[in-house]
Amino acid sequence: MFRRRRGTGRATGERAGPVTAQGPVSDALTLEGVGREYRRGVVALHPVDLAVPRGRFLAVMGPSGSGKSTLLQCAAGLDRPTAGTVRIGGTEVSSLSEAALTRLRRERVGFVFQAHALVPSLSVAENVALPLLLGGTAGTEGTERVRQGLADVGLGERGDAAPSELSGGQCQRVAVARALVTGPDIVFADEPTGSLDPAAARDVLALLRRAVDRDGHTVVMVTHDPVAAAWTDEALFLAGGRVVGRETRPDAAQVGRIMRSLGRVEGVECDGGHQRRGRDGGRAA
Ligand SMILES: Nc1ncnc2c1ncn2[C@@H]1O[C@H](COP(=O)(O)OP(=O)(O)OP(=O)(O)O)[C@@H](O)[C@H]1O
Repeated sequence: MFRRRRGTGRATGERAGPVTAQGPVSDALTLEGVGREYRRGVVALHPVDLAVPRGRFLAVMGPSGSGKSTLLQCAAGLDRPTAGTVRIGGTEVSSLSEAALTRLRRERVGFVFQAHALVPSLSVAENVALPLLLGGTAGTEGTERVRQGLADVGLGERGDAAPSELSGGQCQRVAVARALVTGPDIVFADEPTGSLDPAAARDVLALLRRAVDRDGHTVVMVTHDPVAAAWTDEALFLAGGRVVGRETRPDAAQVGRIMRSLGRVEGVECDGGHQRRGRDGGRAA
């Protein structure tokens, strides 16, 4: 359970995963023909194919109602798609029993939501430890994980505090530590900066970026914000429940143009070839 991966150092945009003696390591996330239809023929998501390699930071963008949350929920095993298959770290999610799915979500998936959803009656450290305790794994190694996780998000001295004693940005940093503590195959973040001021948003995005670059984590983030998308390796654009564009190494200005165009047309062409500015350039939230 306590896997700590180092960053792959791969150039973004490179498709192949790392190779072992047994062959290529599976992608962190694979969707094959994944669709979601509600009753009365409401199609929230038309069949989507998507592979997210390990060590990738992906933004999912699109206008309101375009299917972003539906895609994220199906991909994360929070909702069952009505078509297609989802694999997380090579495990086919669609065929798991509810109990096995719950265990997979707890042990192999991290979540960061717009509202941090910390348990108010637990301390900051207990909140971070929660996924470990629920998974039946605590002890010395768990304690060290929590300590390291809080130090990583700059809150090493605040483990005994109550969530109510922290700012919104600090709470969201705790939520990031909690999402990473099990060493998950993938972290899903749904508008993680949507409730934060620009400085706090920048802190959270920098933590997610570092989790990918330094520790080889994989992050899929739904966002409306072009500035947030500019922290990622690739942005996927949805409109009307379909994938209508992808942009590698997105920058905020280009993403803003694409988002504006999506307000007017159903399809969009992305150049994908422009150079992203440096890690800090154009990323100030
Ligand atoms: N439970 C449901 N029953 C019926 N239709 C639904 C349900 N949930 C979502 N939808 C519809 O599916 C479509 C996609 O919704 P979804 O929430 O995935 O969009 P979104 O891009 O995340 O929107 P937003 O940015 O506003 O959160 C919308 O038309 C929505 O009305």
